[in-house]
Amino acid sequence: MRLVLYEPDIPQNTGTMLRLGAALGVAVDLIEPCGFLIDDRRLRRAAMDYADFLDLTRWTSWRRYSEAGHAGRLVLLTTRAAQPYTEFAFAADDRIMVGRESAGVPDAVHDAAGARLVIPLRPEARSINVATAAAMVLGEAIRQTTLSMIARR
Ligand SMILES: C[S@@+](CC[C@H](N)C(=O)[O-])C[C@H]1O[C@@H](n2cnc3c(N)ncnc32)[C@H](O)[C@@H]1O
Repeated sequence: MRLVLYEPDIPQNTGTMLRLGAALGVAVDLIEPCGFLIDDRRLRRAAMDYADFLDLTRWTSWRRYSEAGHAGRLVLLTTRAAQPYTEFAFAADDRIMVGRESAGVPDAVHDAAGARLVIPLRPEARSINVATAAAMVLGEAIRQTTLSMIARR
């Protein structure tokens, strides 16, 4: 399982997701440019006490990321999806991507995803915080894949 951050805009959200990945043992791919200036030291500090556990890969662009070989499906979290994340069968090597706080992801990235999932919200709500979305879906993905590992034993 990996968490993929697409061009994040807000450093606090990025820090929260780096800490989440570090603490859960989920590797993080950061696709730049970010909407803020950041260096490796600051990124690691954002993961707080868990920086030593942070498995972070930085990519200079979506093109670089998409041209590199990756195992597993790219699973995009987007408000434009029809399939609820709770009805999706996750695999241990899925790459779960979240979009920019300001604009989600462009159509090319949307189309490149192997699956697109929505967190159902009440009709009046447009979206939730990106780090909250990441935590909800990673929680479900880890629950499912941990259960399937136990079932295979
Ligand atoms: C604040 S939202 C982006 C809102 C943006 N205006 C849009 O239309 O995509 C930031 C990211 O959080 C995730 N997200 C937020 N709410 C979501 C939901 N209800 N379902 C799936 N993903 C969601 C998505 O990855 C999204 O790109």
